[in-house]
Amino acid sequence: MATEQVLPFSVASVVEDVLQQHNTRSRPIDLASRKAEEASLRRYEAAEWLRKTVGVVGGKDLPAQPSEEEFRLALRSGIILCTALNKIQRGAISKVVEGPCDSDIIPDGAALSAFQYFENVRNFLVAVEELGVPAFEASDFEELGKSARIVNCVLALKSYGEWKQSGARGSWKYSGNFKPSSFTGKPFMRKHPEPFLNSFSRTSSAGEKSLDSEQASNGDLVLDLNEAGSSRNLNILVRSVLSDKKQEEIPMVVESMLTKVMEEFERRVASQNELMKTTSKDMETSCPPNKSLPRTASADVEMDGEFPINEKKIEESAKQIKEKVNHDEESEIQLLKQHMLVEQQQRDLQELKETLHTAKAGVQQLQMKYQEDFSALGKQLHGLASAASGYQKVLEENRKLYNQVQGPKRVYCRVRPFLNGQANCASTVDNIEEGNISIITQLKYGKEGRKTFSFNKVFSPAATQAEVFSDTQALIRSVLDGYNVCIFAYGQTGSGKTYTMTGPKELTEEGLGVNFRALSDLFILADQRKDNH
Ligand SMILES: Nc1ncnc2c1ncn2[C@@H]1O[C@H](COP(=O)(O)OP(=O)(O)OP(=O)(O)O)[C@@H](O)[C@H]1O
Repeated sequence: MATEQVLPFSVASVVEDVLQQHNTRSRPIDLASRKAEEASLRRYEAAEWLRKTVGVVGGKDLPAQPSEEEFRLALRSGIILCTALNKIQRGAISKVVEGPCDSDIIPDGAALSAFQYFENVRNFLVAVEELGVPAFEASDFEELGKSARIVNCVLALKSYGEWKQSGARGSWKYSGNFKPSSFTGKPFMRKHPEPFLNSFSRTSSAGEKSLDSEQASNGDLVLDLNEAGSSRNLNILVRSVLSDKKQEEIPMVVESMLTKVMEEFERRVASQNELMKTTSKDMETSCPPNKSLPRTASADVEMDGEFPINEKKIEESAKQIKEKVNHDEESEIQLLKQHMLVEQQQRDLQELKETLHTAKAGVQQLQMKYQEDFSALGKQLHGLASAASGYQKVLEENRKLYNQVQGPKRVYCRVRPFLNGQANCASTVDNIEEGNISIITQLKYGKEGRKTFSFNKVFSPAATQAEVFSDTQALIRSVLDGYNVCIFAYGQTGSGKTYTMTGPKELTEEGLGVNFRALSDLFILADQRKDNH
């Protein structure tokens, strides 16, 4: 991990500082002016080649010796670049959006024409990449863009064109300042303009930061593109210092320079370590461990070269990251548990709903069953009420019979008619009147006397068996209600007791006596009451 913690480090800047501090016998060097002069010369060269390639009309917007801004403005439409590329590589760009006059026609022409320019630039960058020519970024056309990369691309294109004109012998190689491998910008795709637009929409400073961060993340120790041609500048610097030296002085001067460079390197590395320590402490207190790593915190420090970051710091950072990851995992587990708990509760709730639904259905069934039972019970009660009504009638009748039974003993008197052969006999019965009977008696001294006897009822000799039974029938029915009833006949021999209770010797229906009639009536009565009990 320590080997990955490598940050860009500008060798040229160190050497420059050393040379400026060296103060040898050489004359003072104006590096900035040398850089600007060289950049201007390269830009003029690129402009001249473009004007020559696209012609006077095509290159009318591009001065022969343009300033950096004039150079960018002239090329940003992509028309000159695409035209030049098509000149040296026919059909490299199939369609070139010509003329900014479109913006005069279309109301929203500014944005649309800009988009058309992007198409040109995008197609150009794709084409040059396919040729193996070092490209640049669309944002280099902006005010703070790196026009040196555009110049480098044009000069590379020029070199490519010259190579083709000379017969394309061997393989073409460009030995310009910018190495294709060092270009870390994203390659353009012909069919998808979105990355291109995103790239263009970035500001120059943002683009630089992105570039630097990509370099840092790739872990490559590359020359910083912010100092375009730094190796070239370094070469110029060294040559300038050594130009006025004698051959025998050069080794000594070089040795001295190297010593100074090493010292400067060591000093910068030491200060860098200090800065990283401070930054790490700040990160621990202010930044979440998983969102800002030590390498990104120090990424704004310009470095050129490789050195391992303090392993202790790295271990601490790794520990923090691990703790954060563990914390995140625990949070995720907690979240997962909560999610599972919620799902379980939802399932329980659903089960409760189903149970409630089942219970409701059961209650409804019970209600229906109860209604049916109540209905059946009502019918039974109605039957009972009817039965009770019948029972009341019977009870009323029984009450009546009971009242009758509760009265005094009944005594009846039946007078037997004369039997055959007794027609001439005189009757002693003088008169029968309801419950009274008068008897003629023989008094002393030959005088007739009369005696009257009272009974519950007196049956005359004409009374039938049915008439005698009718007065005893109610008493006999009390037997079925649990009352004891006794009927017996009393009288002298031959007075008709057997006849009354049983009947004559030759029984007929009319001659049936009380016993037969009573039993028959009781059986009939029992059959009638059978339905009510
Ligand atoms: N009401 C009547 N109508 C017609 N015949 C009757 C009547 N009562 C009795 N007799 C007749 O009188 C006769 C005597 O009657 P019954 O035998 O019933 O008398 P009894 O009181 O039973 O005599 P005993 O005490 O000797 O047995 C019988 O021949 C009977 O048929």
